[in-house]
Amino acid sequence: MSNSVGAVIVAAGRGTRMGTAESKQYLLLQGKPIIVHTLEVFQKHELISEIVLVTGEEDVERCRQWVQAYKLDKVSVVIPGGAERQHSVRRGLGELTTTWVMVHDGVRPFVQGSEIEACYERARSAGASVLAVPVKDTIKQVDGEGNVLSTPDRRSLWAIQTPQTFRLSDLLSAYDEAERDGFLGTDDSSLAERSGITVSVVEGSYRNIKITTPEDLDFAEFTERSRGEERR
Ligand SMILES: Nc1ccn([C@@H]2O[C@H](COP(=O)(O)OP(=O)(O)OP(=O)(O)O)[C@@H](O)[C@H]2O)c(=O)n1
Ligand SMILES: C[C@](O)(CO)[C@H](O)COP(=O)(O)O
Repeated sequence: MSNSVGAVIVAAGRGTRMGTAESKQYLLLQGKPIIVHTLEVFQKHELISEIVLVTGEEDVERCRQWVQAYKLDKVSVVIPGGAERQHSVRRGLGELTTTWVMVHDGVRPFVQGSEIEACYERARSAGASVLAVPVKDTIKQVDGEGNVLSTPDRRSLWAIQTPQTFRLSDLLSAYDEAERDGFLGTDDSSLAERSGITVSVVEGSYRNIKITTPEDLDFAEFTERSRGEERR
């Protein structure tokens, strides 16, 4: 099992920016919960041998039922997450036994199988990888008063997505180090970077959005409907 690949899918967030009563990962997209769409991509991928699903404590039971109902038999365990994404990922990592881990947001249902493969191949050759897209807008650093501080060169700016792929042992060490130092990052790569791991960027697609705010749902509905039509 020296090159086995597992996935930690995190879905324990509250979706405050979405503002819906139901957490965004459980909203229906073409009749199916968003989290199920995401899990199905990893379930179908031949590289992935095991999936750990991290959800809100109160959602563990219904997620287990969906795992059964949608025949997601690579999901080995459904566990409750923590207060921040980083805590949820850490709990998920503790359940995996594979050599490699891909950490993925439960609210990124449009990741492609080919992207999963490219991320894994890059991690094997470079040590670790993140899926990303070049930023399209001009980005400015702005101070607390709303005044522009600087305009970084866009050619070096990428919007980082998931999956983020690492050797499990490397990522566990990076997580331990972050905990020791009280560091809280918004993605897994930032923890790996600070512990000296080289992370390589794999160019992905602008379609692999993180469903975060209400207008993202319009895009998601449109994209899923088009994919359904393509399949027919
Ligand atoms: N404590 C947390 C926070 C986030 N996540 C997961 O991390 C992913 C990316 O987070 P984000 O889009 O920020 O989700 P939320 O935290 O739910 O959103 P918000 O910040 O608007 O509350 C999501 O799949 C989310 O469920 C998690 O597992 N545990
Ligand atoms: C991991 C991530 O999706 C990469 O873009 C992102 O950093 C998650 O951040 P959020 O603050 O949880 O939205």
